[in-house]
Amino acid sequence: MEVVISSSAEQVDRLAADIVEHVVQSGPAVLGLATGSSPVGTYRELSRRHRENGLSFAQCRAFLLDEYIGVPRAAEQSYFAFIRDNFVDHVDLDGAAVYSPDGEADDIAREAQRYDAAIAEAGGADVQILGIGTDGHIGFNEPGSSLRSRTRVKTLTEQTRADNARFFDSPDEVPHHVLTQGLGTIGEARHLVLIATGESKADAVAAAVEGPLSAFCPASVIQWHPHVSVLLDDAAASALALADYYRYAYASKPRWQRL
Ligand SMILES: N[C@@H]1[C@@H](O)[C@H](O)[C@@H](COP(=O)(O)O)O[C@@H]1O
Repeated sequence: MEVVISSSAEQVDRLAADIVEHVVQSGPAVLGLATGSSPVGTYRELSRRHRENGLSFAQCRAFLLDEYIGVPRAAEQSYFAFIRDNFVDHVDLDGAAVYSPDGEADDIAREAQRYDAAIAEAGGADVQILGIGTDGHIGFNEPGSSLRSRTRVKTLTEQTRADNARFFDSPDEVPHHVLTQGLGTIGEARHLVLIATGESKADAVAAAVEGPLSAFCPASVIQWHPHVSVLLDDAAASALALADYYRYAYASKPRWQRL
């Protein structure tokens, strides 16, 4: 695992965009996309590179991490709409090649299995962007999630519902249930890129990076993965015991090893 601490959120966005650009330029790529505010700057930077430098996503396919159950795709609160509005509409990624779990499927359990299988059939994600919840969730894998779980229904904690209430007209409208890729599913992506900025994420980041590997902090599952980049600003890194070491290790990293 590589922990990179930047002095600004914009630098975090550029580093994440560098990783995605590298993957996209290496051939037809399968991108794992996260929603939430953490990766929005990365999507903005990738859109800029598309516009100004011709970075093309035309050969890519993309899979979302999760979706609310019962929120229609047409609604602006759906993650389907979020990724369209914040990324897909700004680049040349084919909308038909962007997949998300259908939170309105008649048979939700079957939809979960279908979605998991579709990711595997596509060969798995080459790079998976991740945010982190204040309770340590990734995707919507709340505390207690099996470290080998597959795509399935989860019940949101009250903390997560409160954190996400800003996207809804009233806190009561935040769904209680979601479909999310499991921790096992996410772990099959070839490169995990976890993005966190701001002090509100500091404790969750410290638990994920330096705490025990535990279902209590689902994001700690990244410790089990062979290729992880954790991209933080100073505030999100402020509770890390080894912050000085991570800074030194990155600053002294040979140029040829940069990605
Ligand atoms: N399901 C999403 C996660 O994928 C995201 O990482 C998290 C943090 O969101 P934010 O980046 O807005 O803090 O929120 C939601 O719960």
